[in-house]
Formats: sequence, C-alpha cells, structure tokens
Amino acid sequence: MLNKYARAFFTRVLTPFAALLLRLGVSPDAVTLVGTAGVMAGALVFFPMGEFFWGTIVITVFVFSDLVDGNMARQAGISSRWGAFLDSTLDRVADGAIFAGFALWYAGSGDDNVLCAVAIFCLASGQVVSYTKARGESIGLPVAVNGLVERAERLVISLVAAGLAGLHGFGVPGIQILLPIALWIVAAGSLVTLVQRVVTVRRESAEADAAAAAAQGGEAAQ
Ligand SMILES: CCCCCCCC/C=C\CCCCCCCC(=O)OC[C@H](COP(=O)(O)O[C@@H]1[C@H](O)[C@H](OP(=O)(O)O)[C@@H](O)[C@H](O)[C@H]1O)OC(=O)CCCCCCC/C=C\CCCCCCCC
Ligand SMILES: Nc1ccn([C@@H]2O[C@H](COP(=O)(O)O)[C@@H](O)[C@H]2O)c(=O)n1
Ligand SMILES: [Mg+2]
Ligand SMILES: [Mg+2]
Repeated sequence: MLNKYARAFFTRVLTPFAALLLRLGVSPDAVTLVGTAGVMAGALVFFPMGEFFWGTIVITVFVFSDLVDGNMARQAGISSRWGAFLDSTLDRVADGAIFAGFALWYAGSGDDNVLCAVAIFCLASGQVVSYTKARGESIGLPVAVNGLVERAERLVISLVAAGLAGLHGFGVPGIQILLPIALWIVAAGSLVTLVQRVVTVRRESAEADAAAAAAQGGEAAQ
C-alpha cells in the first residue's frame, strides 16, 4: 500500500537530490552499496546495544538510498537488469540486518527469548515473502498481489516503533513497549502476506498449466 501511495510523493521529493548526485558523478550502484552499508551499520552497531533512537536515525538516513538509486537510474536512462538484481538482493541484506539487530538485543541485554524469536520470525518471514514474488515471477507468473505487509510496511512499522521506543533513553516512560508491539504486528502481517502470495501463485500456476495443456491439446488435434 505504501509502495503504491507514498512512492510518487518520495519520487517528487528525492528527484532533485538524485539529479545532484548524478551531476557529481555518483553512480546508482554506488548509492545502492553505500545505502546498504549504512543501514547495516546502524542496525548492527546500535540496536544490539539498545540504542534504538540513534540506530533508527542512522538507518532512516541510509534507507532512503533505496528510493534514490532507482530514481537516479531512471533519470539517467541507465536502468539495468544488473541494477534491479543488485537493488533487490541488497534489500534482503539490509532487512536481514535490521531484524538481526532487534534479535541480538533481545538475545543479549534485552533478555527476552520470546521477542528474540519474534524478531527472527520477522527476519525469516520477510525474506520468504520477497522470495515468493521473485520465484513466482521467475517461472513466468505475474504474481498479481502485493499483500498486506510489503517491505515498505515492514520497515516503516518497525523503524517508527524503534525510533519512538528509543525515546525511553531520553526519559519518556513506558514508550519502549512500542517495539514489541511492532514486532508482533510485522510477524503476524508477514504471515498473512505470505499466505496471500502463496495462494495467488498456486492459482496463477494452475491457470497457466491449464492454459498450456489446452494449447498442447489443440496442437495435437490438428
Ligand atoms: C521523536 C522522533 C522519534 C523518532 C522516530 C524515528 C522516525 C523514523 C521513521 C521512519 C523511518 C522509516 C523509513 C522507511 C522508509 C522505507 C523506504 C524504503 O526503502 O522502502 C522500500 C520500498 C520498496 O522498494 P523496492 O521496490 O526497491 O523493493 C522491492 C521490495 O523490497 C520487494 O519486497 P516485498 O515487498 O516483496 O517484500 C521485493 O520483492 C523486490 O525485490 C524489491 O525490489 O519502497 C517503497 O515502498 C516506496 C515507498 C516508501 C514509503 C516510505 C514511507 C516513509 C514514511 C515515513 C517516513 C518518515 C520519515 C521521518 C524521518 C524522521 C527522521 C528523524
Ligand atoms: N543500482 C541500481 C538500482 C536500481 N536500478 C533500477 O531501479 C529499479 C528500482 O527502483 P527503486 O525506485 O525501487 O530503487 C530497479 O529495478 C532497476 O531498474 C538500477 O538500474 N541500478
Ligand atoms: Mg532502490
Ligand atoms: Mg530496493
């Protein structure tokens, strides 16, 4: 949903910045790589220490590179298959780092095995949700469903909650509860999304197989 409705807004806002980077000779691939490195650093340095506010600030600065790189490639007319592969592959790396950061916190000083497991579930289910689409498309299906909780929702829900939970360190009482709530929401939402996508792929593959069988039958009859 965010991908559908917020992308146009962020495209407008980020286009001048993307144009500036192109004028400075920066490549879309460099933005993809630096953005991913920044997200990983923010998540894996700050989150395991319980520094959720600063971790979220660092991640937020770098995560928008994922909208800038494609914008640059399109403006410069150099969108490529390699760029699409690099972008999607490094999305998985960045997402893995964010939820690993939460899991490491709960496995350590956060001291909560259940929430550690929920964070690991968010990590794994998010990767599988993305895989369903990539694999479905690779076997020639449209996978005409996005689902309840796509990547943008996973990131916004967990990062807004983490950033706000981090305000506990500045003396705001009780606010740290937002992070566990967000992790449960992302976990449940990812499960629903996974089911939505698997059901769609099952229906689309049955339709495609039936159409192929009908076409073969028609050829054999001629
Ligand atoms: C008192 C202060 C408290 C502190 C609070 C901290 C506030 C922090 C707030 C928010 C931070 C969240 C920002 C998250 C932005 C996420 C942007 C993003 O990168 O989205 C990526 C997404 C998808 O991009 P792609 O098409 O490249 O990726 C595809 C996707 O991954 C598919 O995955 P799947 O969905 O299938 O699981 C893959 O299948 C595919 O391979 C892959 O190509 O892009 C979008 O969706 C575009 C829309 C972005 C919407 C962003 C909304 C941001 C909302 C609020 C931002 C508020 C910012 C406030 C900044 C404050 C800074 C202090
Ligand atoms: N290094 C890159 C990154 C992206 N692209 C192209 O942009 C598309 C993704 O657009 P986003 O707005 O989601 O970043 C991707 O499919 C590629 O076509 C690129 O060429 N090089
Ligand atoms: Mg991108
Ligand atoms: Mg991306």
